[in-house]
Amino acid sequence: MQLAELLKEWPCTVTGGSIRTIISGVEDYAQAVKPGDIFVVRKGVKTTGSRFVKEALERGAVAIVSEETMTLPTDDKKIPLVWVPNTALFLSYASAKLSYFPAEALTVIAVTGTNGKTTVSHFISQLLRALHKKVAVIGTVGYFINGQKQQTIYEQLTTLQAKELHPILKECVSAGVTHVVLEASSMGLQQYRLDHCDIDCGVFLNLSEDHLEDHGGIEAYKRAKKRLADLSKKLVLNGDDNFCRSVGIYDKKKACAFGFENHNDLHVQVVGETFGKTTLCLQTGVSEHIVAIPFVGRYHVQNTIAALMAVWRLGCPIEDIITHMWNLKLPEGRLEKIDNPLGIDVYVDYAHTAEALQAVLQTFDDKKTIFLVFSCGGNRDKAKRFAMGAVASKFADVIFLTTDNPRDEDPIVINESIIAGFSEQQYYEVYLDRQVAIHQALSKAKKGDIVLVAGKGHERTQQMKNQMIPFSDQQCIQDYFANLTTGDV
Ligand SMILES: CC(=O)N[C@H]1[C@@H](OP(=O)(O)OP(=O)(O)OC[C@H]2O[C@@H](n3ccc(=O)[nH]c3=O)[C@H](O)[C@@H]2O)O[C@H](CO)[C@@H](O)[C@@H]1O[C@H](C)C(=O)N[C@@H](C)C(=O)N[C@H](CCC(=O)O)C(=O)O
Ligand SMILES: Nc1ncnc2c1ncn2[C@@H]1O[C@H](COP(=O)(O)OP(=O)(O)OP(=O)(O)O)[C@@H](O)[C@H]1O
Ligand SMILES: N[C@H](CCC[C@H](N)C(=O)O)C(=O)O
Repeated sequence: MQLAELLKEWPCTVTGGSIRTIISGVEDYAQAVKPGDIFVVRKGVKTTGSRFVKEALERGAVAIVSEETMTLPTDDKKIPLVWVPNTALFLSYASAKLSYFPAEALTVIAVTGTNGKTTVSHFISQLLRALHKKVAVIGTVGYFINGQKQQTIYEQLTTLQAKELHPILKECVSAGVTHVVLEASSMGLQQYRLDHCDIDCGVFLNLSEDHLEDHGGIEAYKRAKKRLADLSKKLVLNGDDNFCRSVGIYDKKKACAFGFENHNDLHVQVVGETFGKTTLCLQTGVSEHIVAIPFVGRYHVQNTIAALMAVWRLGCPIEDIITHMWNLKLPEGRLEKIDNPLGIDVYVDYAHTAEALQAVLQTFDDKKTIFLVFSCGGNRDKAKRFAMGAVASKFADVIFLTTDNPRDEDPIVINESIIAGFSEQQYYEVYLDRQVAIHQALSKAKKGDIVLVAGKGHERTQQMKNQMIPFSDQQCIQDYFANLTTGDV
C-alpha cells in the first residue's frame, strides 16, 4: 500500500520523502521493524519510541510517524516524517487498514469486566460453536479456532495489540471463521488496542478495583472500560452492577441488561441447586425458560447468563441456545479440579483480585476446612493486596502465603501488605517457594478438605525480575500426589 493511501483519511502532516513510498507493515517496537515498515513513535510508561528511531531506520523503516516535533537521525532525504495527533490511535488505524479492516467481515464480540472476561469469552465461543458457527476466541489463555489452540506468535496480553490483532483477524477471515470473541482489558481499551476493530456486541460483566495505579485512579479506570461502549454497536450489560448499568443508561436501544434483579431485560432466578448443578428460571418479558448449568455459585450464574445474552443479542433464538448451557466448560485454570487419591478437593483457580477470591471461596461449603495458597503479583495494583488478605482471612481457615509473579518487587514486602489485611487470629504460614507452599498445604489437608491454589490459573511461568521460570500449579500438585504413591514425599 502507498503511504498516501494509508494516510488519506487521517489527519496528518508529511514532511520529506515521497507519499508514494510503499508500506508493507506498521511497527512501534524498533527491534521488530522489517524492511518496508513504517515505525510509529509511541510514548510509553517505561520509555518512548523516539529513542529507537535510529534503530528502526537501520532495520529498514521507510517512514516515521510521530506526535512530537522531531528531526530524523538520518541524512536520507527519502524518508517521510509524518506528524499525527495521537500515535497510539494511529497505530490502531494503520494496523486495521493495512489488513483491509478484517473485523468488518466478521461478527466480533468483545467482553470486558474486572473478573470473568476469559470465562465468558469461552462460554460465548462454546455456545456459538454448538450453534454451528466457526468461532475464534482470543484472550488471556491464547488464540483458539473452534477450540484448537493456534500457534501464531504474538505478545501474550489479554487484549492483543492492534498491530497483532488485525493480521490475526485477517487470518480468521481466510480460515472461514464467522465469529470472533475478544477480551477487552481496561489497559487494552485505554491504549486504543481495539479502536478500528468493528465490534458488533460489547459485553460488560462487572467492575471492581484492579490496575488502578496503571490508570491513575478509579475514574480513569471506569473511563477506559466505558470506551468499549463507544466502540460497540450493541451492548450486553450486567444490570445488577451499578457501573455496568450506568454504561447503558443513555442508550436503551443499544443496551440490554441481564441479572438477578427484576428490572433486567433477561431476569434470572435460581430455582434449584444440587451438587454440581444449578437450575435457573429465565424470564425475558415475553417468555420463560428453565435451564440447568453444570456449576454452583452466583458468579457462575452471572457468567453463563452473560454469555447466553450475548449470543441471543446476535440473533440466535434463545430456545436453541439454552439447550447447550448444560455442556458449558470452564477454561483452563478456572476452578480446575485436580483429581487425587486422597479425596481432597484440590482446585487451581485464577482469582487474583479480592472480588474473584471472594466469589470462589464463597462457592465452597463453609463447613469444610479451606486451605488457601496465594500471593499477589509484583508491579501490579498495590491496593488489592490488603483487600485480598482480608477476603482470604474471612473465608479460608489456613493460609499459605507464597509468590505469584513478584516481577521487580520483593515478595516479602508484597506478602506483608497481604498480612496487613488478615484478622489478628488468622493462622498462616509463609513459603516463598511456591512449590513448597503448595506441597505444605496438600500435606496438611485431609479427605474432604478443600485446597485452593489461587492466582496463576493457566500460567506456566513465575516471573521474577526479568526471568521467566517455568512453573505450573497443576503440575506441582500432580507431582505431589505422584511422589506420594512412590513414597518420595
Ligand atoms: C503498562 C502497560 O500496559 N504496558 C504495555 C505498553 O508498554 P508501554 O506503552 O509502557 O511501552 P514502553 O515499554 O514504555 O515503550 C514505549 C515505546 O518504545 C518502544 N520500544 C521500547 C523499548 C525498546 O527496546 N524498543 C522500542 O521500540 C515500544 O515498542 C513502545 O512503542 O505497551 C507494550 C507494548 O504493547 C506492552 O508490552 C506493555 O505491556 C506490559 C508488558 C504489561 O504487562 N501490560 C499489562 C499491564 C496489560 O496490558 N495487561 C492487560 C490485562 C489486564 C487484566 O486483564 O487484568 C492486557 O491486556 O494484557
Ligand atoms: N463474574 C465473576 N465475578 C467475580 N469473580 C469471577 C467472575 N468470573 C470469574 N471470576 C474469578 O476470576 C478469576 C479469573 O476469571 P477470568 O479469567 O474469567 O477473568 P478475567 O477477567 O479474564 O481475568 P484477567 O483480567 O486476569 O484476564 C476466576 O478464576 C474466578 O476466580
Ligand atoms: N492479567 C492480570 C493477571 C494477573 C495474574 C497474576 N498471576 C499476577 O501476575 O499478578 C495482570 O496482568 O495483572
